[in-house]
Amino acid sequence: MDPVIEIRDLRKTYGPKVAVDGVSLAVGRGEIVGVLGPNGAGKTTLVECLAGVRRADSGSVRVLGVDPQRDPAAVRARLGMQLQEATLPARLRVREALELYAAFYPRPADPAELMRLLGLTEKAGTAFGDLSGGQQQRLSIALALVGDPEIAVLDELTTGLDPQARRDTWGLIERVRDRGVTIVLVTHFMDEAERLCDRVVIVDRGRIVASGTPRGLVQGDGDRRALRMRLPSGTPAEVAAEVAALPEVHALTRVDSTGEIEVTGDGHVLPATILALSRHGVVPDDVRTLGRTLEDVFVAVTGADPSGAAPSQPPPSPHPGGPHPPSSHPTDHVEVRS
Ligand SMILES: Nc1ncnc2c1ncn2[C@@H]1O[C@H](COP(=O)(O)OP(=O)(O)OP(=O)(O)O)[C@@H](O)[C@H]1O
Repeated sequence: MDPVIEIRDLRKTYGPKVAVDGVSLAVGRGEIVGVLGPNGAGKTTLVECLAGVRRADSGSVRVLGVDPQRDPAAVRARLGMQLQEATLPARLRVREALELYAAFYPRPADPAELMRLLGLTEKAGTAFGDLSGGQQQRLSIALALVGDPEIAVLDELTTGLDPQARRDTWGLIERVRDRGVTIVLVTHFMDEAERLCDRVVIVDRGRIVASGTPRGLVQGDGDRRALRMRLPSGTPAEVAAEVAALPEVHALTRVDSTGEIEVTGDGHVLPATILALSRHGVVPDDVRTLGRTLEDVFVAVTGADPSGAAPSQPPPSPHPGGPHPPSSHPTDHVEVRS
């Protein structure tokens, strides 16, 4: 990997509150890396430190080889940031905002092109205060990209957007990535992470508790399977006990709501279970394997409900950032720390 962002053992406290507690993370050129986590996990603080808008207590950050604490201006010229809660003057019009921000950069993107990409052309003359929440959101993304950054940090990218606008925004982000921009995406939405991210890190209480590709995280160690099935009524308890004792089986539980049994185990748990049952002439019904989702992983490692973690509507807002490009590729490597 050719890292464009390297964070080592970063720590940030607010008084007694430890917001970021020893995070290390490397992001390769052209990757889309998702930062997931419950409310208050430290995601925003982490990306603010990497963008140079917040000073860490200890640890090191390098963005394109530059220390954002020492030289925030150099980083901001090459990194575009969409912040969660910034806002613009209510009377500033869309085109004016883009042109104003573009003026900060040596090689800005074309504001007209950005308005087109983000569906804001018809709103060019509309004041910020008269835009809908979704339009303000899209403007905040446009402002993050106006410096033609090499890295874009997007915090709550699609919060407040309707389903169609979310999908349009995802398409836009993919096009931005295709131009070589490295993207760090803070999100509460598992579907967004699965759709867009090459790699995700799940942050909880200031620490990275899991990281990997969405697919790798969902597959876990690749050797764990879960099945559900219905045993015929009257199946002797000893049969279930025999299944539970198989070396391929880790656990057998009864699902009270459905009357089924759930069997977890290694990669051979399905044939081993069926074979053991058949030795007793027991033929199970409705046998199915259970797939894990990213949401399951999130709940397992944080104990939080991702939907509950999603913030309520009010739209985020903009801030400038700087520009740029390229690409590397994630591995399927997964780490889950407890
Ligand atoms: N300026 C601040 N002063 C004091 N405490 C703060 C400040 N900013 C954040 N915190 C606290 O630090 C912790 C981490 O906050 P942060 O905003 O980084 O988390 P987050 O994961 O981005 O949360 P959310 O998903 O709700 O935006 C939280 O407990 C928060 O209350």
